[in-house]
Amino acid sequence: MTATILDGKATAAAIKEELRARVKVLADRGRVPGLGTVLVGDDPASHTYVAGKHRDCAEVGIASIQRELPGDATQADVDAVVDALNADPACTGYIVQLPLPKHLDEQRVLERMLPDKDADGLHPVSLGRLVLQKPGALPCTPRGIVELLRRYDVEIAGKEVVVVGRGVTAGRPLGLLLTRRSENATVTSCHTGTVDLAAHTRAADIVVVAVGVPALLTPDMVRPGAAVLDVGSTRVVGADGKARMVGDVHPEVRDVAGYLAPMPGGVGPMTRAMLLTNVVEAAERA
Ligand SMILES: Nc1nc(=O)c2c([nH]1)NC[C@@H]1CN(c3ccc(C(=O)N[C@@H](CCC(=O)O)C(=O)O)cc3)C=[N+]21
Repeated sequence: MTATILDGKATAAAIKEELRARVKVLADRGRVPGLGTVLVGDDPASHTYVAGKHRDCAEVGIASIQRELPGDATQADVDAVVDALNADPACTGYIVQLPLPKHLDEQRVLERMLPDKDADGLHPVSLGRLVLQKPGALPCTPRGIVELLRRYDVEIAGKEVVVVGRGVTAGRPLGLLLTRRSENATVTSCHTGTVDLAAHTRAADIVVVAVGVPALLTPDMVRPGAAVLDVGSTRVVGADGKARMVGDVHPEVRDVAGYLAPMPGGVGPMTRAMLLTNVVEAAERA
């Protein structure tokens, strides 16, 4: 058996098509949504991601507001950019690209953002709203995972989902999303303190791996027919000396799983599509 690929790239393209129509309605009323990005330093991966987000914006008609600061920017420099975006009526929502350079206090920066301008769903108030089940921006990666499963009719309600990884951008909020009444999954959170990871993943209908350890999930750890979603991406340098990004799921899992969201081409493009969705929804609420 070979897994049905959960094609995040194609699904994100379809979502962007839908968003383009909604953006047009907003624009016709003189309310073009604007997405801001704050990028500090010159990490090449972060620059690539942010460039991708602005390309996405251009495709659906969202205005881009790009703010870049040098790697030695002070906390006050970053605060000033955050304050300006908070006050800018053209900016519907924005993100501060993470991670920030180590000398900056990431949490302090996030807390300075206006919660209603949080496009990422990573502001503490947004995360609190998620726990409380109040309307607000949802974290993009978890939302993208749920949306990808939905669009492929992979049943979530009543299923056993194992989430490997408890990070703030993916693993931890994914558990919160999947245990809402509207999703109704049974979720197990696995992490470095888990004694027998394989015992958990083998029992799962759906396995999401968001750890950042290449090939952590091997074929023997997957129940035949299960849905597997690869969220990890780690930069590795191959024997040819070339760098590439690899996921947390071993390539041979494809022969065991029923569904596979690969890396690249799975959850990553969905994360970006959900960022755009959060901005369009914020503009529609405004
Ligand atoms: N405030 C903040 N919000 C984020 O959402 C955020 C962040 N900081 N910091 C870094 C991580 C990483 N991240 C990715 C999103 C999409 C792909 C993606 O689309 N990847 C492609 C491959 C790369 C490509 O083709 O561009 C794929 O999986 O197919 C990757 C990584 C968002 N992040």
